[in-house]
Amino acid sequence: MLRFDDVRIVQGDFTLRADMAVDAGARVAVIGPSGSGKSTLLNALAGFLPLAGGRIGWHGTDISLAAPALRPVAMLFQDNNLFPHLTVAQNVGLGLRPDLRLNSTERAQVDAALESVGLAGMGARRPGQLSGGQQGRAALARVLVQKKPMILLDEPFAALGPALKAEMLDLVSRVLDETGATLLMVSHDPGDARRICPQTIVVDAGRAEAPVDTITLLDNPPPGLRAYLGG
Ligand SMILES: Nc1ncnc2c1ncn2[C@@H]1O[C@H](COP(=O)(O)OP(=O)(O)OP(=O)(O)O)[C@@H](O)[C@H]1O
Repeated sequence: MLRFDDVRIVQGDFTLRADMAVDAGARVAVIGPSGSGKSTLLNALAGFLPLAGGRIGWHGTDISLAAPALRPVAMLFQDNNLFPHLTVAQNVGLGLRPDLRLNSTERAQVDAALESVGLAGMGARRPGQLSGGQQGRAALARVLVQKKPMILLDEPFAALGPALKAEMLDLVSRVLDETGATLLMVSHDPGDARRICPQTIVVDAGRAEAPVDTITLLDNPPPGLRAYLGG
């Protein structure tokens, strides 16, 4: 279980609080108005932002002070963060070893990750030689190769067209079926939450609330969320 105990994260004059838990293996959408703190929550969990108070625990271990690379999380960013001068395989390999000195086992893991996202045989290309959707897959492969128990997606597929986005969401879902990893996914599209996240965390008014049932929430949203969803 992932626990946020009395967590407080401060960015300038903005403060986000979280006091809640997420079950291991849960698939949770993170939704809320722009600027409400969704990325702040994920960045603090990934270790890119320090806590101003409280603690984050994973299976009873306090991970609040652990370096990002040592946390049980892998994060996929909206811009994919692929390095244009490296090959696709090297970009994925960075998920295993920042110095890219991969042994044969690690190279096989990279190949397996590329295969799992439908990019088998494309490892020697540079990102510029891939389509937008294929670049998204490559970035996802770099997350998968790390085999972390929690996957954090921060509006990962916002730039893709509807069909490609649905395909990527279903790919994430299939990967989670295989790995059992826990998912936290920021999205502005409630349809994304309905598609692959049975639970949703609402971030609003300075708080990240405990996960609730996605369908129940979206079918009858509280007033603050209703305004944001435009319903
Ligand atoms: N580096 C920073 N310094 C000061 N304030 C910041 C910084 N980064 C973010 N903030 C503020 O923190 C708040 C939360 O930002 P955050 O990016 O987490 O929101 P979000 O819900 O992810 O928004 P969006 O949906 O627009 O991406 C915002 O009010 C923002 O202005």
